[in-house]
Amino acid sequence: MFSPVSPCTWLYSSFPGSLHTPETECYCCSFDDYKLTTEWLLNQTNHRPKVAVICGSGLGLLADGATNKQTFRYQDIPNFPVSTVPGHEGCLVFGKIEDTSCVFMKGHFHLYEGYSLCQVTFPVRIFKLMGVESVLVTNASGGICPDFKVGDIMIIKDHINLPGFAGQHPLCGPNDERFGIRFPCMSDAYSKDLRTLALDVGSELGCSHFLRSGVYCMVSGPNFETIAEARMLLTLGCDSVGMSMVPEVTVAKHSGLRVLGLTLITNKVSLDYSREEKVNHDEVLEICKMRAELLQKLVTTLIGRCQLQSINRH
Ligand SMILES: O=P(O)(O)O[C@H]1O[C@H](CO)[C@@H](O)[C@H]1O
Ligand code: HPA
Repeated sequence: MFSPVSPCTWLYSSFPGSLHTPETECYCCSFDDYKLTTEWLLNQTNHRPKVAVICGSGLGLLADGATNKQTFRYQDIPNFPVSTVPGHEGCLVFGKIEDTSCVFMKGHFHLYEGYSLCQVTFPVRIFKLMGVESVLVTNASGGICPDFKVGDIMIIKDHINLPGFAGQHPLCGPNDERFGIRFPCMSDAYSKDLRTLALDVGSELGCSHFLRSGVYCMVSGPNFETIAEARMLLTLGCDSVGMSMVPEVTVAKHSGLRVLGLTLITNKVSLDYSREEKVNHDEVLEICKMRAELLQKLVTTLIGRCQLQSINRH
């Protein structure tokens, strides 16, 4: 129960009280699993975070702007999944941005790693139980909107949960009312106040020319899109595409957390058979490295400003 877990061993291990059976391959964490991890963390740190920042591929640097840091490797945290993707360091960092206590996930989890959506979203419910009020989710994605350029930062106004259409949804299974209701509304998943604040802060920092707003689509990955798929996504109204974030946002919104989503456009998705360029993960990480410092400034200023404007408090 307390040992480090890999995707497969965790997926097929039976926790006491869990609903998983190898026969059904339906895995859910029990409330006790979440409680155990939360209590373990609360006993290890004096930080009581109000804001959680989930750092996507190559964006772990976002935690560097915090002070009084305390770091835990995922493998040392009971029940926590571990990161298996390059660019995802795999540690939880508690710290302060100005007067706001924060927790940063340096690396998050994906369906394509073999994790269940319950595992992918496990940290979000831990944050909720720790007292977090706002979640800032960051990641890397490919630009579908023809106007987007590599290096643009898109403030997410909405998403399309493509795996969810096929039943890969983090809220499938028995609903635990202690977290949220059975049929949550998702029409306002991304806080309007936080989106406006992000635009204001971005403009103050001189980023307006590469700050965008749009719809993010999640695919399961791990392959990048075919051209026919990319064309379909454009027709569906998607501005960017990636392999993460939507499960965490869905679970965060389900439990009443405020959400801001920022996605860095690391490549232009091919919509044309004559295009020679081929996307790869190294290129994605390279662009993240190039923009990390600026994103860090944006995130730290935003968090400081949230506190001033009391946007964290309900
Ligand atoms: O969404 P994040 O984890 O930031 O990373 C994106 O980049 C990776 C592909 O290069 C995939 O993991 C995709 O989802
Ligand atoms: O083009 C992409 N497609 C899917 N996920 C991604 N993550 C970064 N770029 C991409």
